[in-house]
Amino acid sequence: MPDLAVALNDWLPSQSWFPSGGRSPVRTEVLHIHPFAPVDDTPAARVRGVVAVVRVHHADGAGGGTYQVPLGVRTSLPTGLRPDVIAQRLGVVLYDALGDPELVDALIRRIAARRGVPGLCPQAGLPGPRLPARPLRSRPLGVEQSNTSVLVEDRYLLKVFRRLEPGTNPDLEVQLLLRDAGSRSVPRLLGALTGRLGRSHATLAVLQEYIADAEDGWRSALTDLPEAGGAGREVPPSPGAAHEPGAFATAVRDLGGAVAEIHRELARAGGTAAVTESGTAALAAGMRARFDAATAEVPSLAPHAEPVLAAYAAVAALPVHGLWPDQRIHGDLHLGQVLRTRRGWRIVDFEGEPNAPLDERRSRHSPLKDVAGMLRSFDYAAHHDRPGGAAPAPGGARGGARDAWRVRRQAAFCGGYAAVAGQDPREFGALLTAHLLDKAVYEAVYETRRRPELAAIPLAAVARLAADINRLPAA
Ligand SMILES: Nc1ncnc2c1ncn2[C@@H]1O[C@H](COP(=O)(O)OP(=O)(O)O)[C@@H](O)[C@H]1O
Ligand SMILES: O=P(O)(O)O[C@H]1O[C@H](CO)[C@@H](O[C@H]2O[C@H](CO)[C@@H](O)[C@H](O)[C@H]2O)[C@H](O)[C@H]1O
Repeated sequence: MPDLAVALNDWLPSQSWFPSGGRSPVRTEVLHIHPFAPVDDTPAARVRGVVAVVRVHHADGAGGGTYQVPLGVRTSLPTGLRPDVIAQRLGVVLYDALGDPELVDALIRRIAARRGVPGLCPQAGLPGPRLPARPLRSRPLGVEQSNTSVLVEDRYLLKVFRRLEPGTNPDLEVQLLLRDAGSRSVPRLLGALTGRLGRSHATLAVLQEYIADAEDGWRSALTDLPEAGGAGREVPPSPGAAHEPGAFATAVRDLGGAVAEIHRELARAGGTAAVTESGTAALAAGMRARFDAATAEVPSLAPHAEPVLAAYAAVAALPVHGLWPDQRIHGDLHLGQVLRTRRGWRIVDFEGEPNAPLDERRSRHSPLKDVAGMLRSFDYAAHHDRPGGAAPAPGGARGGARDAWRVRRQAAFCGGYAAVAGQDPREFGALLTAHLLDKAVYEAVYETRRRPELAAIPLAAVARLAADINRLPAA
Protein backbone atom coordinates (compact mmCIF):
# COMPACT_ATOMS: atom_id res chain seq x y z
CA MET A 1 0.00 0.00 0.00
CA PRO A 2 2.71 2.59 0.75
CA ASP A 3 4.35 1.60 -2.58
CA LEU A 4 1.03 2.01 -4.39
CA ALA A 5 0.48 5.43 -2.83
CA VAL A 6 3.95 6.57 -3.94
CA ALA A 7 3.50 5.17 -7.47
CA LEU A 8 0.11 6.89 -7.83
CA ASN A 9 1.53 10.14 -6.52
CA ASP A 10 3.93 10.12 -9.49
CA TRP A 11 1.42 8.85 -12.05
CA LEU A 12 -1.68 10.96 -11.34
CA PRO A 13 -0.35 14.32 -12.63
CA SER A 14 0.23 12.73 -16.06
CA GLN A 15 -3.47 11.90 -16.39
CA SER A 16 -5.55 14.34 -18.44
CA TRP A 17 -8.56 13.87 -16.13
CA PHE A 18 -6.53 14.84 -13.06
CA PRO A 19 -6.68 18.62 -12.40
CA SER A 20 -3.08 18.98 -11.26
CA GLY A 21 -2.51 22.51 -12.54
CA GLY A 22 1.01 21.26 -13.40
CA ARG A 23 1.84 20.35 -9.78
CA SER A 24 2.36 16.93 -8.20
CA PRO A 25 0.27 16.10 -5.15
CA VAL A 26 2.25 16.37 -1.91
CA ARG A 27 0.75 13.07 -0.78
CA THR A 28 -1.59 10.37 -2.04
CA GLU A 29 -3.30 8.19 0.50
CA VAL A 30 -5.01 4.88 -0.39
CA LEU A 31 -8.45 4.83 1.27
CA HIS A 32 -9.88 1.60 -0.15
CA ILE A 33 -8.90 -1.28 -2.34
CA HIS A 34 -11.97 -3.04 -3.79
CA PRO A 35 -10.80 -6.17 -5.66
CA PHE A 36 -12.91 -7.51 -8.51
CA ALA A 37 -12.38 -10.48 -10.79
CA PRO A 38 -14.26 -12.02 -13.71
CA VAL A 39 -17.72 -13.33 -12.68
CA ASP A 40 -16.66 -16.93 -13.40
CA ASP A 41 -13.24 -16.47 -11.82
CA THR A 42 -11.04 -19.47 -11.06
CA PRO A 43 -8.18 -19.48 -8.53
CA ALA A 44 -5.80 -20.01 -11.45
CA ALA A 45 -6.80 -16.74 -13.14
CA ARG A 46 -3.70 -14.65 -13.87
CA VAL A 47 -5.36 -11.26 -14.00
CA ARG A 48 -6.97 -9.35 -11.17
CA GLY A 49 -8.60 -5.97 -11.02
CA VAL A 50 -8.87 -3.65 -8.07
CA VAL A 51 -10.66 -0.37 -7.73
CA ALA A 52 -8.35 1.86 -5.70
CA VAL A 53 -9.97 4.84 -4.00
CA VAL A 54 -7.36 7.42 -3.11
CA ARG A 55 -7.26 10.77 -1.39
CA VAL A 56 -4.94 13.35 -2.91
CA HIS A 57 -3.45 16.25 -0.98
CA HIS A 58 -1.91 19.33 -2.57
CA ALA A 59 0.24 21.79 -0.64
CA ASP A 60 -2.32 24.60 -1.08
CA GLY A 61 -5.39 22.34 -0.85
CA ALA A 62 -6.47 23.22 -4.42
CA GLY A 63 -7.20 20.25 -6.69
CA GLY A 64 -7.17 17.89 -3.70
CA GLY A 65 -9.93 15.34 -3.38
CA THR A 66 -10.92 11.71 -3.61
CA TYR A 67 -10.31 9.85 -6.87
CA GLN A 68 -11.02 6.45 -8.33
CA VAL A 69 -8.28 4.47 -10.11
CA PRO A 70 -9.26 1.03 -11.43
CA LEU A 71 -6.04 -0.99 -11.56
CA GLY A 72 -4.97 -4.17 -13.29
CA VAL A 73 -2.54 -6.52 -11.60
CA ARG A 74 -0.67 -9.10 -13.69
CA THR A 75 2.54 -11.07 -13.45
CA SER A 76 3.18 -10.53 -17.15
CA LEU A 77 1.45 -8.56 -19.88
CA PRO A 78 0.01 -10.57 -22.78
CA THR A 79 1.20 -9.73 -26.30
CA GLY A 80 -0.81 -6.88 -27.74
CA LEU A 81 -1.77 -5.36 -24.38
CA ARG A 82 0.10 -2.11 -23.82
CA PRO A 83 -1.66 -0.50 -20.90
CA ASP A 84 -0.58 2.63 -19.10
CA VAL A 85 1.82 1.08 -16.54
CA ILE A 86 1.78 2.65 -13.07
CA ALA A 87 4.41 0.49 -11.34
CA GLN A 88 6.40 -2.66 -11.95
CA ARG A 89 8.00 -4.39 -9.00
CA LEU A 90 8.91 -7.91 -7.83
CA GLY A 91 7.45 -9.54 -10.93
CA VAL A 92 4.09 -7.73 -10.68
CA VAL A 93 2.82 -5.11 -13.14
CA LEU A 94 0.29 -2.55 -11.94
CA TYR A 95 -1.51 -0.61 -14.67
CA ASP A 96 -4.60 1.39 -15.64
CA ALA A 97 -7.33 -1.27 -15.88
CA LEU A 98 -9.51 0.72 -18.28
CA GLY A 99 -7.12 -0.09 -21.14
CA ASP A 100 -7.43 -3.85 -20.49
CA PRO A 101 -10.49 -5.34 -22.26
CA GLU A 102 -10.36 -8.42 -19.98
CA LEU A 103 -10.89 -6.27 -16.89
CA VAL A 104 -13.46 -4.01 -18.56
CA ASP A 105 -15.25 -7.25 -19.52
CA ALA A 106 -15.19 -8.29 -15.84
CA LEU A 107 -16.68 -4.97 -14.71
CA ILE A 108 -19.37 -4.87 -17.40
CA ARG A 109 -20.45 -8.46 -16.77
CA ARG A 110 -20.71 -7.76 -13.05
CA ILE A 111 -22.91 -4.73 -13.79
CA ALA A 112 -24.98 -6.74 -16.31
CA ALA A 113 -25.45 -9.76 -14.03
CA ARG A 114 -25.82 -7.51 -10.96
CA ARG A 115 -23.16 -9.62 -9.23
CA GLY A 116 -21.32 -7.41 -6.78
CA VAL A 117 -18.32 -8.08 -4.59
CA PRO A 118 -17.60 -6.56 -1.17
CA GLY A 119 -17.34 -2.80 -1.64
CA LEU A 120 -18.69 -2.80 -5.22
CA CYS A 121 -22.43 -2.91 -5.84
CA PRO A 122 -24.21 -2.89 -9.24
CA GLN A 123 -27.42 -0.81 -9.37
CA ALA A 124 -30.69 -2.76 -9.31
CA GLY A 125 -33.64 -1.90 -11.55
CA LEU A 126 -31.75 -1.06 -14.75
CA PRO A 127 -32.05 -3.26 -17.85
CA GLY A 128 -28.35 -4.07 -18.39
CA PRO A 129 -26.66 -4.56 -21.78
CA ARG A 130 -27.09 -7.62 -24.01
CA LEU A 131 -23.65 -9.18 -24.11
CA PRO A 132 -22.17 -11.81 -26.41
CA ALA A 133 -20.62 -14.88 -24.74
CA ARG A 134 -17.18 -14.19 -26.25
CA PRO A 135 -14.71 -11.77 -24.60
CA LEU A 136 -15.85 -8.16 -24.99
CA ARG A 137 -13.96 -5.69 -27.16
CA SER A 138 -13.35 -2.31 -25.58
CA ARG A 139 -11.16 0.78 -25.68
CA PRO A 140 -11.08 4.08 -23.83
CA LEU A 141 -12.89 6.71 -25.91
CA GLY A 142 -9.84 9.02 -25.76
CA VAL A 143 -11.74 12.31 -25.81
CA GLU A 144 -10.87 15.32 -23.66
CA GLN A 145 -12.93 14.76 -20.52
CA SER A 146 -12.78 15.00 -16.75
CA ASN A 147 -13.75 11.31 -16.32
CA THR A 148 -12.83 8.27 -18.43
CA SER A 149 -15.33 6.69 -20.83
CA VAL A 150 -14.72 3.26 -22.32
CA LEU A 151 -16.39 2.20 -25.55
CA VAL A 152 -17.55 -1.42 -25.37
CA GLU A 153 -18.46 -3.43 -28.48
CA ASP A 154 -19.15 -0.11 -30.28
CA ARG A 155 -22.56 -0.26 -28.54
CA TYR A 156 -22.09 0.69 -24.93
CA LEU A 157 -20.28 3.41 -23.06
CA LEU A 158 -18.94 2.80 -19.56
CA LYS A 159 -18.32 6.18 -17.96
CA VAL A 160 -15.98 5.80 -15.00
CA PHE A 161 -16.15 8.78 -12.65
CA ARG A 162 -12.72 9.89 -11.52
CA ARG A 163 -13.43 12.37 -8.76
CA LEU A 164 -15.63 10.77 -6.11
CA GLU A 165 -17.97 12.45 -3.68
CA PRO A 166 -20.28 10.73 -1.21
CA GLY A 167 -23.73 9.78 -2.52
CA THR A 168 -25.26 9.26 -5.92
CA ASN A 169 -23.47 11.18 -8.66
CA PRO A 170 -25.76 13.91 -10.11
CA ASP A 171 -25.16 12.46 -13.60
CA LEU A 172 -26.81 9.20 -12.49
CA GLU A 173 -29.49 10.98 -10.42
CA VAL A 174 -30.61 13.06 -13.40
CA GLN A 175 -30.41 10.15 -15.84
CA LEU A 176 -32.67 8.15 -13.50
CA LEU A 177 -35.17 11.02 -13.43
CA LEU A 178 -35.14 11.29 -17.23
CA ARG A 179 -35.60 7.54 -17.48
CA ASP A 180 -38.66 7.81 -15.21
CA ALA A 181 -39.95 10.60 -17.43
CA GLY A 182 -39.51 8.42 -20.54
CA SER A 183 -37.17 10.95 -22.19
CA ARG A 184 -36.08 10.25 -25.76
CA SER A 185 -33.37 12.91 -25.74
CA VAL A 186 -30.80 11.01 -23.67
CA PRO A 187 -28.86 7.80 -24.37
CA ARG A 188 -30.52 4.77 -22.79
CA LEU A 189 -29.29 4.16 -19.24
CA LEU A 190 -28.36 0.48 -18.84
CA GLY A 191 -26.54 0.08 -15.55
CA ALA A 192 -24.46 1.64 -12.81
CA LEU A 193 -21.90 0.66 -10.20
CA THR A 194 -21.64 2.02 -6.66
CA GLY A 195 -18.65 1.63 -4.37
CA ARG A 196 -17.98 2.02 -0.67
CA LEU A 197 -16.49 5.37 0.27
CA GLY A 198 -15.67 5.61 3.97
CA ARG A 199 -18.96 5.10 5.81
CA SER A 200 -20.92 6.19 2.76
CA HIS A 201 -20.98 5.19 -0.89
CA ALA A 202 -20.25 6.85 -4.23
CA THR A 203 -21.32 6.21 -7.81
CA LEU A 204 -18.27 4.72 -9.56
CA ALA A 205 -19.58 4.27 -13.10
CA VAL A 206 -22.62 4.40 -15.37
CA LEU A 207 -23.23 2.23 -18.40
CA GLN A 208 -25.27 3.67 -21.24
CA GLU A 209 -26.09 3.20 -24.89
CA TYR A 210 -23.33 4.54 -27.17
CA ILE A 211 -24.70 6.87 -29.85
CA ALA A 212 -22.56 5.77 -32.78
CA ASP A 213 -24.07 7.84 -35.60
CA ALA A 214 -23.64 11.18 -33.87
CA GLU A 215 -21.62 14.30 -34.44
CA ASP A 216 -21.19 16.42 -31.33
CA GLY A 217 -22.65 19.91 -31.36
CA TRP A 218 -19.22 21.47 -30.94
CA ARG A 219 -17.89 19.93 -34.16
CA SER A 220 -21.11 20.80 -36.01
CA ALA A 221 -20.84 24.40 -34.82
CA LEU A 222 -17.20 24.77 -35.87
CA THR A 223 -18.00 23.41 -39.32
CA ASP A 224 -20.83 25.90 -39.59
CA LEU A 225 -18.63 28.92 -38.74
CA PRO A 226 -18.19 31.59 -41.40
CA GLU A 227 -14.64 32.26 -42.57
CA ALA A 228 -13.17 34.92 -40.29
CA GLY A 229 -14.20 38.18 -41.97
CA GLY A 230 -16.55 36.38 -44.40
CA ALA A 231 -20.22 36.97 -44.89
CA GLY A 232 -21.45 34.12 -42.72
CA ARG A 233 -22.30 31.69 -45.53
CA GLU A 234 -23.30 28.14 -44.66
CA VAL A 235 -20.71 25.42 -45.46
CA PRO A 236 -21.11 21.65 -45.83
CA PRO A 237 -20.71 19.69 -42.59
CA SER A 238 -17.69 17.45 -41.94
CA PRO A 239 -17.19 14.37 -44.14
CA GLY A 240 -19.24 11.40 -42.96
CA ALA A 241 -21.77 13.52 -41.08
CA ALA A 242 -25.33 12.64 -41.90
CA HIS A 243 -26.72 16.12 -42.41
CA GLU A 244 -27.63 18.43 -45.24
CA PRO A 245 -25.39 21.41 -45.99
CA GLY A 246 -26.75 24.48 -44.26
CA ALA A 247 -28.99 22.47 -41.99
CA PHE A 248 -27.20 23.58 -38.84
CA ALA A 249 -29.34 26.69 -38.38
CA THR A 250 -32.44 24.49 -38.24
CA ALA A 251 -30.60 21.98 -36.08
CA VAL A 252 -29.81 24.73 -33.55
CA ARG A 253 -33.50 25.57 -33.36
CA ASP A 254 -34.23 21.89 -32.78
CA LEU A 255 -31.54 21.85 -30.10
CA GLY A 256 -33.35 24.65 -28.28
CA GLY A 257 -36.51 22.54 -28.47
CA ALA A 258 -34.73 19.41 -27.19
CA VAL A 259 -33.32 21.31 -24.20
CA ALA A 260 -36.77 22.74 -23.39
CA GLU A 261 -38.20 19.22 -23.62
CA ILE A 262 -35.55 17.85 -21.22
CA HIS A 263 -36.36 20.69 -18.82
CA ARG A 264 -40.05 19.84 -18.99
CA GLU A 265 -39.30 16.16 -18.30
CA LEU A 266 -37.02 17.00 -15.38
CA ALA A 267 -39.63 19.32 -13.91
CA ARG A 268 -42.19 16.53 -14.13
CA ALA A 269 -39.96 13.80 -12.68
CA GLY A 270 -37.96 15.86 -10.17
CA GLY A 271 -40.49 18.53 -9.12
CA THR A 272 -40.27 22.31 -9.13
CA ALA A 273 -39.98 25.06 -6.52
CA ALA A 274 -41.51 28.50 -7.03
CA VAL A 275 -38.95 31.31 -6.90
CA THR A 276 -39.24 33.41 -3.74
CA GLU A 277 -37.76 36.77 -2.79
CA SER A 278 -35.33 35.06 -0.44
CA GLY A 279 -34.48 32.73 -3.34
CA THR A 280 -33.50 35.57 -5.71
CA ALA A 281 -31.56 37.22 -2.86
CA ALA A 282 -29.67 33.95 -2.27
CA LEU A 283 -29.06 33.53 -6.01
CA ALA A 284 -27.62 37.05 -6.26
CA ALA A 285 -25.51 36.48 -3.13
CA GLY A 286 -24.14 33.21 -4.58
CA MET A 287 -23.25 34.95 -7.85
CA ARG A 288 -21.55 37.75 -5.91
CA ALA A 289 -19.58 35.29 -3.79
CA ARG A 290 -18.46 33.39 -6.91
CA PHE A 291 -17.40 36.66 -8.53
CA ASP A 292 -15.40 37.68 -5.43
CA ALA A 293 -13.68 34.28 -5.23
CA ALA A 294 -13.00 34.35 -8.98
CA THR A 295 -11.46 37.83 -8.78
CA ALA A 296 -8.93 36.55 -6.25
CA GLU A 297 -7.82 33.89 -8.77
CA VAL A 298 -8.32 35.89 -12.00
CA PRO A 299 -7.41 39.52 -11.16
CA SER A 300 -8.36 40.77 -14.65
CA LEU A 301 -12.04 40.32 -13.65
CA ALA A 302 -11.71 43.02 -10.98
CA PRO A 303 -12.11 46.09 -13.26
CA HIS A 304 -15.61 44.85 -14.19
CA ALA A 305 -16.78 44.59 -10.59
CA GLU A 306 -19.12 47.57 -10.65
CA PRO A 307 -21.39 46.63 -13.58
CA VAL A 308 -21.21 42.91 -12.75
CA LEU A 309 -22.29 43.46 -9.15
CA ALA A 310 -25.01 45.84 -10.36
CA ALA A 311 -26.34 43.07 -12.64
CA TYR A 312 -26.46 40.69 -9.67
CA ALA A 313 -28.13 43.32 -7.46
CA ALA A 314 -30.80 43.66 -10.16
CA VAL A 315 -31.57 39.95 -9.71
CA ALA A 316 -32.13 40.42 -5.97
CA ALA A 317 -34.58 43.25 -6.76
CA LEU A 318 -36.62 41.32 -9.38
CA PRO A 319 -40.35 40.80 -8.83
CA VAL A 320 -40.57 37.01 -8.48
CA HIS A 321 -44.05 36.69 -9.94
CA GLY A 322 -43.82 35.06 -13.36
CA LEU A 323 -40.25 33.79 -13.06
CA TRP A 324 -39.72 30.20 -14.16
CA PRO A 325 -39.69 27.89 -11.14
CA ASP A 326 -36.45 26.20 -10.07
CA GLN A 327 -35.96 22.53 -10.94
CA ARG A 328 -33.24 19.95 -11.66
CA ILE A 329 -31.35 21.00 -14.76
CA HIS A 330 -28.31 19.84 -16.75
CA GLY A 331 -26.02 22.25 -14.92
CA ASP A 332 -23.11 22.45 -17.38
CA LEU A 333 -24.74 22.59 -20.77
CA HIS A 334 -22.50 23.35 -23.74
CA LEU A 335 -22.09 22.26 -27.35
CA GLY A 336 -19.73 19.42 -26.36
CA GLN A 337 -22.53 17.79 -24.36
CA VAL A 338 -25.06 17.49 -27.17
CA LEU A 339 -24.98 14.84 -29.88
CA ARG A 340 -26.61 15.44 -33.23
CA THR A 341 -28.16 12.33 -34.77
CA ARG A 342 -30.60 11.57 -37.59
CA ARG A 343 -33.25 11.07 -34.92
CA GLY A 344 -32.66 14.41 -33.23
CA TRP A 345 -30.41 15.64 -30.43
CA ARG A 346 -29.19 13.52 -27.53
CA ILE A 347 -27.93 15.27 -24.40
CA VAL A 348 -25.23 13.79 -22.14
CA ASP A 349 -23.24 14.46 -18.96
CA PHE A 350 -25.59 15.70 -16.26
CA GLU A 351 -22.83 15.90 -13.63
CA GLY A 352 -22.93 19.71 -13.42
CA GLU A 353 -19.95 22.08 -13.34
CA PRO A 354 -16.94 20.10 -12.10
CA ASN A 355 -15.72 23.04 -9.95
CA ALA A 356 -19.07 23.61 -8.23
CA PRO A 357 -19.78 22.13 -4.77
CA LEU A 358 -21.81 18.91 -4.85
CA ASP A 359 -24.77 20.31 -2.86
CA GLU A 360 -25.15 23.09 -5.38
CA ARG A 361 -25.03 20.64 -8.29
CA ARG A 362 -27.74 18.54 -6.65
CA SER A 363 -30.10 21.47 -6.02
CA ARG A 364 -32.81 22.96 -8.16
CA HIS A 365 -31.92 25.92 -10.37
CA SER A 366 -33.51 28.11 -12.99
CA PRO A 367 -33.61 26.52 -16.48
CA LEU A 368 -32.10 29.84 -17.60
CA LYS A 369 -28.77 28.62 -16.19
CA ASP A 370 -28.68 25.90 -18.89
CA VAL A 371 -29.84 28.36 -21.55
CA ALA A 372 -26.99 30.68 -20.56
CA GLY A 373 -24.52 27.75 -20.73
CA MET A 374 -25.50 26.99 -24.30
CA LEU A 375 -25.49 30.67 -25.36
CA ARG A 376 -21.96 30.98 -23.98
CA SER A 377 -20.93 27.94 -25.97
CA PHE A 378 -21.84 29.64 -29.28
CA ASP A 379 -19.54 32.47 -28.20
CA TYR A 380 -16.72 29.97 -27.53
CA ALA A 381 -17.24 28.38 -30.92
CA ALA A 382 -17.11 31.80 -32.61
CA HIS A 383 -13.55 32.20 -31.28
CA HIS A 384 -12.28 28.87 -32.55
CA ASP A 385 -10.84 27.59 -35.79
CA ARG A 386 -13.10 26.22 -38.43
CA PRO A 387 -11.81 22.72 -39.15
CA GLY A 388 -8.84 23.60 -41.40
CA GLY A 389 -9.40 27.37 -41.08
CA ALA A 390 -8.40 30.34 -38.97
CA ALA A 391 -9.98 31.75 -35.81
CA PRO A 392 -10.38 35.45 -35.10
CA ALA A 393 -8.93 36.79 -31.86
CA PRO A 394 -11.46 37.90 -29.23
CA GLY A 395 -12.41 41.46 -30.20
CA GLY A 396 -10.16 41.29 -33.27
CA ALA A 397 -10.89 43.18 -36.46
CA ARG A 398 -11.87 40.00 -38.34
CA GLY A 399 -14.48 39.01 -35.75
CA GLY A 400 -17.52 40.82 -37.24
CA ALA A 401 -18.89 37.90 -39.24
CA ARG A 402 -18.29 35.63 -36.27
CA ASP A 403 -20.21 37.97 -33.96
CA ALA A 404 -23.09 37.99 -36.40
CA TRP A 405 -22.96 34.18 -36.57
CA ARG A 406 -23.02 33.93 -32.75
CA VAL A 407 -26.00 36.28 -32.47
CA ARG A 408 -27.96 34.35 -35.15
CA ARG A 409 -27.26 30.95 -33.62
CA GLN A 410 -28.08 32.20 -30.10
CA ALA A 411 -31.35 33.61 -31.41
CA ALA A 412 -32.19 30.32 -33.17
CA PHE A 413 -31.52 28.38 -29.96
CA CYS A 414 -33.75 30.71 -27.91
CA GLY A 415 -36.45 30.61 -30.59
CA GLY A 416 -36.47 26.80 -30.61
CA TYR A 417 -36.56 26.75 -26.82
CA ALA A 418 -39.48 29.22 -26.73
CA ALA A 419 -41.48 27.18 -29.26
CA VAL A 420 -41.50 24.19 -26.91
CA ALA A 421 -41.49 25.98 -23.53
CA GLY A 422 -44.18 28.47 -24.51
CA GLN A 423 -42.09 31.42 -23.32
CA ASP A 424 -38.86 32.91 -24.66
CA PRO A 425 -35.79 32.90 -22.37
CA ARG A 426 -34.91 36.35 -23.77
CA GLU A 427 -37.98 37.76 -22.01
CA PHE A 428 -36.09 37.32 -18.71
CA GLY A 429 -33.41 39.85 -19.72
CA ALA A 430 -31.95 40.80 -16.33
CA LEU A 431 -31.93 37.24 -15.02
CA LEU A 432 -30.48 35.82 -18.23
CA THR A 433 -27.74 38.47 -18.25
CA ALA A 434 -26.82 37.59 -14.66
CA HIS A 435 -26.65 33.88 -15.56
CA LEU A 436 -24.50 34.67 -18.61
CA LEU A 437 -22.11 36.67 -16.43
CA ASP A 438 -22.04 33.98 -13.73
CA LYS A 439 -21.18 31.35 -16.37
CA ALA A 440 -18.49 33.49 -17.99
CA VAL A 441 -16.96 34.11 -14.54
CA TYR A 442 -16.98 30.33 -13.88
CA GLU A 443 -15.34 29.78 -17.27
CA ALA A 444 -12.65 32.40 -16.58
CA VAL A 445 -11.62 30.42 -13.49
CA TYR A 446 -11.98 27.04 -15.24
CA GLU A 447 -9.81 28.14 -18.15
CA THR A 448 -7.21 29.85 -15.96
CA ARG A 449 -6.77 26.55 -14.13
CA ARG A 450 -6.94 24.16 -17.06
CA ARG A 451 -6.58 25.91 -20.45
CA PRO A 452 -5.06 29.37 -19.82
CA GLU A 453 -4.79 30.00 -23.58
CA LEU A 454 -8.63 30.12 -23.72
CA ALA A 455 -9.21 32.43 -20.73
CA ALA A 456 -9.43 35.46 -23.07
CA ILE A 457 -12.77 34.17 -24.42
CA PRO A 458 -14.81 34.34 -21.18
CA LEU A 459 -12.92 37.46 -20.10
CA ALA A 460 -13.93 39.23 -23.32
CA ALA A 461 -17.54 38.13 -22.73
CA VAL A 462 -17.53 39.56 -19.19
CA ALA A 463 -16.21 42.83 -20.60
CA ARG A 464 -18.85 42.89 -23.36
CA LEU A 465 -21.71 42.04 -20.99
CA ALA A 466 -20.46 44.56 -18.45
CA ALA A 467 -20.40 47.25 -21.12
CA ASP A 468 -23.87 46.23 -22.29
CA ILE A 469 -25.39 45.87 -18.89
CA ASN A 470 -28.41 48.03 -19.60
CA ARG A 471 -29.28 46.30 -22.86
CA LEU A 472 -30.69 42.84 -23.53
CA PRO A 473 -28.10 40.00 -23.32
CA ALA A 474 -25.75 39.61 -26.24
CA ALA A 475 -22.91 37.37 -24.99
N1 LIG B 1 -23.73 7.91 -24.92
C1 LIG B 1 -22.82 8.50 -25.70
N2 LIG B 1 -22.72 8.18 -27.00
C2 LIG B 1 -21.78 8.77 -27.79
N3 LIG B 1 -20.89 9.68 -27.36
C3 LIG B 1 -20.96 10.05 -26.07
C4 LIG B 1 -21.93 9.49 -25.17
N4 LIG B 1 -21.75 10.03 -23.95
C5 LIG B 1 -20.73 10.90 -24.08
N5 LIG B 1 -20.25 10.92 -25.34
C6 LIG B 1 -19.13 11.74 -25.85
O1 LIG B 1 -18.07 11.69 -24.90
C7 LIG B 1 -17.76 13.01 -24.42
C8 LIG B 1 -17.40 12.93 -22.96
O2 LIG B 1 -18.51 12.45 -22.20
P1 LIG B 1 -18.98 13.20 -20.89
O3 LIG B 1 -20.12 12.41 -20.31
O4 LIG B 1 -19.25 14.65 -21.19
O5 LIG B 1 -17.69 13.04 -19.98
P2 LIG B 1 -17.06 14.04 -18.88
O6 LIG B 1 -18.10 14.24 -17.80
O7 LIG B 1 -15.88 13.29 -18.38
O8 LIG B 1 -16.69 15.34 -19.58
C9 LIG B 1 -19.04 13.84 -24.72
O9 LIG B 1 -18.73 15.20 -24.87
C10 LIG B 1 -19.56 13.20 -25.99
O10 LIG B 1 -18.94 13.75 -27.13
O1 LIG C 1 -17.43 18.83 -20.39
P1 LIG C 1 -17.13 19.08 -18.95
O2 LIG C 1 -18.21 18.64 -18.02
O3 LIG C 1 -15.78 18.57 -18.51
O4 LIG C 1 -17.14 20.70 -18.81
C1 LIG C 1 -16.01 21.47 -18.50
O5 LIG C 1 -15.16 21.51 -19.65
C2 LIG C 1 -15.70 22.23 -20.77
C3 LIG C 1 -14.60 22.26 -21.84
O6 LIG C 1 -14.61 21.13 -22.58
C4 LIG C 1 -16.05 23.66 -20.37
O7 LIG C 1 -16.71 24.26 -21.48
C5 LIG C 1 -16.13 25.45 -21.98
O8 LIG C 1 -15.46 25.14 -23.21
C6 LIG C 1 -16.31 24.65 -24.23
C7 LIG C 1 -15.45 24.51 -25.49
O9 LIG C 1 -14.37 23.66 -25.27
C8 LIG C 1 -17.44 25.65 -24.52
O10 LIG C 1 -18.30 25.10 -25.50
C9 LIG C 1 -18.21 25.95 -23.25
O11 LIG C 1 -19.20 26.94 -23.50
C10 LIG C 1 -17.26 26.45 -22.20
O12 LIG C 1 -17.97 26.65 -20.97
C11 LIG C 1 -17.04 23.65 -19.21
O13 LIG C 1 -17.28 25.00 -18.80
C12 LIG C 1 -16.41 22.87 -18.06
O14 LIG C 1 -17.32 22.81 -16.99
